[in-house]
Amino acid sequence: MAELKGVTKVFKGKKAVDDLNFSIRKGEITAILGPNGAGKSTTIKMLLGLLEPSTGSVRVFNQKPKEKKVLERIGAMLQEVSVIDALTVKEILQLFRSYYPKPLPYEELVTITGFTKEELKKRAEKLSAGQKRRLAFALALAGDPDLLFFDEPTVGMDVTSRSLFWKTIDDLKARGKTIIFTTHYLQEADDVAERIILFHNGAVIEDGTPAEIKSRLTKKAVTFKHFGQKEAVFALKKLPIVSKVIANGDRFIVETSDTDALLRILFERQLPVKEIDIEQGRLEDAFERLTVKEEVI
Ligand SMILES: Nc1ncnc2c1ncn2[C@@H]1O[C@H](COP(=O)(O)OP(=O)(O)OP(=O)(O)O)[C@@H](O)[C@H]1O
Repeated sequence: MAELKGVTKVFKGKKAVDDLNFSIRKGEITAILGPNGAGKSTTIKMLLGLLEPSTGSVRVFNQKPKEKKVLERIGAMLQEVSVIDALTVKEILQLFRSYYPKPLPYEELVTITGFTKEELKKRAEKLSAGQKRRLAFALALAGDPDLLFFDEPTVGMDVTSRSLFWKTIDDLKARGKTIIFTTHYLQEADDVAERIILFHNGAVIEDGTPAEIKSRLTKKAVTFKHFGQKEAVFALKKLPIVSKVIANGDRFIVETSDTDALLRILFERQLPVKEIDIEQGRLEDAFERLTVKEEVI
């Protein structure tokens, strides 16, 4: 569906993304994750033909992303939505449908996005932030696209709208659509994505299923606050079951192959610890490990 080969994008002499190589397979739900400034939006903009790569090639449906034939088969929901404020939701939906050769039937579009009769009559300028997100979602679907991009789609949505949104994404997948999204809510990526591409400093550092990434990047760990000399905590590193001791602010993270045995040792040694947590490997932890400044001994 889409392919990047050796793609680099330079802004003012600085590389925003560097040598990207990956492809997106049909029918897959892919999450693109990474901390702020990692290069996610730049990558999506290149896939949408909004930015040209400095070097390398970006192909969508085996063509240049800017081709009309490609754009007609793509739907995108980006962070900023600009629509004509004076038009009603209904008018905007119909206008957008008219841009495409085979748009989604109007009734279907309304059903999928859940607009009520009252909402359809509202002018765009009068919509709440959540309703605007829903309108952006509807516009992404207007052309009945094969490939959909969602840039942080659930920002500003309440819990109900969020779960409704993901339910709809599931339905779209069942219809054979290919979906790429970015999010800062890692739990969403873990729950929804079949594949995660993890960006850091403009490069892809992990690519796999959520389960693969968690098992590669996370270790079992016991974390706690400690009120004594920190040397006593770092001494745990000498145990064969401990692989790493990390100080992260006022908490310590002790990575271990055996959390039960480590807990027994903590109590035997009577270390002054509080607020103990046992981590069994979450995507959140995998992500944090990459972005948190670590003091490792
Ligand atoms: N138009 C631009 N001009 C100059 N630098 C840019 C431009 N767009 C992005 N950058 C830089 O490129 C890098 C990657 O930015 P990008 O927006 O792709 O990151 P991101 O992963 O989408 O971040 P976020 O999670 O904050 O949206 C950053 O260092 C950013 O400052």
